Amino acid sequence: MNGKVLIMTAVKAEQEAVLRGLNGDSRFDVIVAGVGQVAAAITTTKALATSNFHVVISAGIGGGFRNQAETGSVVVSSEIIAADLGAQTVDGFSTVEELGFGFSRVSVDRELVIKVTETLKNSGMIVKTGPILTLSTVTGTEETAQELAARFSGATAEAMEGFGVASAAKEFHIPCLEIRTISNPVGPRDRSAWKIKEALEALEKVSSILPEVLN
Ligand SMILES: O=C(O)c1cccc(C(=O)CC[C@H]2O[C@@H](n3cnc4c(=O)[nH]cnc43)[C@H](O)[C@@H]2O)c1
Repeated sequence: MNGKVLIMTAVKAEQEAVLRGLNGDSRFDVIVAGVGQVAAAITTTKALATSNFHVVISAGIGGGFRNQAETGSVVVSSEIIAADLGAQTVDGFSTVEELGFGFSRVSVDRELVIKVTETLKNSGMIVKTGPILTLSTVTGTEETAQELAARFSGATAEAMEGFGVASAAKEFHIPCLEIRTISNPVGPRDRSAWKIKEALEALEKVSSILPEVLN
């Protein structure tokens, strides 16, 4: 395939985990996007404007929805959704699509999802596929977790950068994927429940496997 693989992470610790897993594979560029979808969109756009990539991945740690993705598992996006891009109304949340103001969902190539998911599963990792929500605020209550799960059927994980990365990739007509290693359950804020070190180790393992399927 023409072009390299671009992997965008939010923070340096995630970039370092991905680089350890890639072990110097020059077919991949790994860039720190910054936390949040605006920083991610800007940084991804700058990278895509300067080099030739055939796929873009938003990768990092994320929160897993109850009964969808346990802490320690890996989530591969079937769709990347800006979950708080819309309006609060007396009848509930209206998406920007419903408001007629644009898009809040980026689709992911189904074959790509299957290839990545199966390769990771074959390596022994616990892998789920489903919509990954992008939020500007980390969910911190059970009420919000339940509201998001009800609003977005099958919501599997949440993070803060995916839609920004995916929107930039969409602008350049490049396939995009989000991969999250689950560091915590989505719900009541409990810092002690965050397994960041373990999630970074899983991110390193995921990254060591990607060259098999994304070269
Ligand atoms: O609330 C805290 O005490 C806290 C502790 C550690 C990290 C945070 C973050 O805000 C990390 C945000 C960062 O990590 C991704 N991430 C990981 N889990 C989640 C989540 O459940 N919901 C949203 N984002 C999550 C995110 O993509 C950011 O890059 C807070």
